[in-house]
Amino acid sequence: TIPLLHGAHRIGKRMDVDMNRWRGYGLGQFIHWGLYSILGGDYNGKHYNGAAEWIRSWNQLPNAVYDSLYKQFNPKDFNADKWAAMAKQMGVKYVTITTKHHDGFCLWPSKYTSYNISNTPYKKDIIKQIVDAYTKVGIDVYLYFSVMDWHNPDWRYDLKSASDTIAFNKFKKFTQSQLEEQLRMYPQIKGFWFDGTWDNSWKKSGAFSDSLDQDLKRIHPGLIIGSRLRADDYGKRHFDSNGRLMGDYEQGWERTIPETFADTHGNDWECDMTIPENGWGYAKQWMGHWKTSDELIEMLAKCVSLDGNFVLNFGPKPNGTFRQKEVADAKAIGDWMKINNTAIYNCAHVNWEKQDWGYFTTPTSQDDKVYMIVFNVPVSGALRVLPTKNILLKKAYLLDGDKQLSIEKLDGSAYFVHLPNEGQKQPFVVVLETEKGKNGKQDINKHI
Ligand SMILES: COc1ccc([C@H]2[C@H](O)[C@H](O)[C@H](C)N2C)cc1
Repeated sequence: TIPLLHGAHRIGKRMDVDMNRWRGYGLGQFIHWGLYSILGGDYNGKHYNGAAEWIRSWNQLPNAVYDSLYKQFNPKDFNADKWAAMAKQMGVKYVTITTKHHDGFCLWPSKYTSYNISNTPYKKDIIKQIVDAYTKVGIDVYLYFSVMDWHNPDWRYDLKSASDTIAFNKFKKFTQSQLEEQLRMYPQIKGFWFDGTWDNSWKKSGAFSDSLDQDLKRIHPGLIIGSRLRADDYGKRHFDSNGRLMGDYEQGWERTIPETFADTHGNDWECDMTIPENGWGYAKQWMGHWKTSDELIEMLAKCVSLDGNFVLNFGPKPNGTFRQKEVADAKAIGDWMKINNTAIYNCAHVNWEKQDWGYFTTPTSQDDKVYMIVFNVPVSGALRVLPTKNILLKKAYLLDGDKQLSIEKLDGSAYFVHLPNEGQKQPFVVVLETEKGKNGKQDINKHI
């Protein structure tokens, strides 16, 4: 291995109580809200085809016009308790909220820049209201923070001169000051979600990113920070020059989900997903396909079956309300979770052969139970199950209503679980009770 001062400092998963809680979340909510929400992807009667929260980078929109939007930010209908109630009904266990996106506008009253919420007509601290409201209903809060800050004159994409280095040193101090300020102002938060760390300036700042990570965790023990904060001694990100994950979980599964367990490298990871095909901030017109709630529930099940968390993004309107489709999806997912969350919360990957009908999960607390989350009922009504060796199926029943299902043992160690032909219309869960085979080794490996 290559000797590194600023590579991964831990091999394998974090196993403390905070990370174990993170591992069991299953479902989360992302919220992208800011000045970009005012424009909603349109300007001067033209539609910006990129992600709506990137509209400042559009050459049709002068920076000065974007940077004066704060003068009209006044979300009259914003109610953090209503947001938290919607999230609670949806069944999310954690929320990640944008405190500062790439545009540099701060949704909290930072004392390190005047480009913040206190200088808008709205004035009040949005982050505090969200942290308090979600914490009150038992949803853990994480803060999204973009290192790249288009508004700060000391930001640099690369360090090509002494003056670049002087400016960027000031910028690094500003960044650390803002993050420590957030920890002081919002001590209830459980972690940071970093973004905007792909440029050379940051790749050349591996030592700083390492000390920043350590400083923040010293101030706030247990803090959870994903793999997008750090760069190593050679500018490598997410995985250091020895291929080891830097951070408490693998960030980067954005609008995509690993296909197999091997793709997860056995790490903790999170998928962040948009309901439209792309775009995180509010867009007046969503382009392309809008995922249905069944598609979203299947993505959730797939993530949990591969030891990841599924985080669904919402882009509130400038007035602080959500679009109808987002409210409807939150409700549909919540209704499904009310019946089936046993197969999602605190569940993990099962190393049985993947089947076409759906996904296996297993409760990290129980060795003799496996859940089948079924999306594709075969015309035969027979669901194939191939446990790993030495594991026998004892019982099978529907999670919702306990109806017993007949199990047919095939030769070898495969089974058929026979469904009643009730033509289920919603994804549903079958509970399997297992027992050890003759030589008693239980090898559902729990990736906890
Ligand atoms: C360069 O391509 C990018 C860079 C950053 C993003 C940002 C989005 O604005 C959103 O905040 C997402 C979580 N993040 C990766 C998206 C695409």
